Amino acid sequence: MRRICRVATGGSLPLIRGALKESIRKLQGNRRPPPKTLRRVVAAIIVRGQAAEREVFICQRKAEQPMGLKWEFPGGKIEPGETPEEALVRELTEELGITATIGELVTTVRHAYRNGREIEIQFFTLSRWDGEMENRIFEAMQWTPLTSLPGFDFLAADLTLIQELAEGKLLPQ
Ligand SMILES: Nc1nc2c([nH]c(=O)n2[C@@H]2O[C@H](COP(=O)(O)OP(=O)(O)OP(=O)(O)O)[C@@H](O)[C@H]2O)c(=O)[nH]1
Repeated sequence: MRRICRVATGGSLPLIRGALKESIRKLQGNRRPPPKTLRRVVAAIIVRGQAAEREVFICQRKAEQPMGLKWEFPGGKIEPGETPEEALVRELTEELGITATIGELVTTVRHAYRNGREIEIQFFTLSRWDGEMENRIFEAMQWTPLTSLPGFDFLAADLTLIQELAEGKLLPQ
């Protein structure tokens, strides 16, 4: 009897405790979502007109896309090896059929969507574009006054930006 007690306390208990801790650590590790890489995105704030007449170009995602029918600024993911500017030129040709000259970086936004995906979006103005805008992928697209932006159902990552644009911030007057 004495021998069993000595074995249980002095010998096996620390081993059992260690094994238990290891199992708990593994379980906790399994519950943590796997790390996902940051997706880098570029989008264009295309503006026309002056002062109170100023309008911005916005696009609505197709119903069947993730986050369907939400509004966004044209753009997309930066492919490996591209600069943000190169990616935006490519995306604007693919989506709208225009040849863009990229202007200033307006702002960079980081956002974690509920599915655990984190994105970083760089928003640029255009200093010019050539060609007529044609709808190649969207449900709808239109020019709208900056002050009307909060009336559209925008992607969550864009909400602070559209509020600031509507208040006349961020873009040079
Ligand atoms: N172009 C654009 N993308 C935006 C804006 N705001 C925002 O959260 N995004 C997100 O940034 C990503 C843009 O990449 P994309 O246009 O190539 O992506 P996608 O719709 O094909 O998504 P997918 O590749 O997950 O199917 C999307 O996940 C989109 O939801 C925005 O204003 N413009």
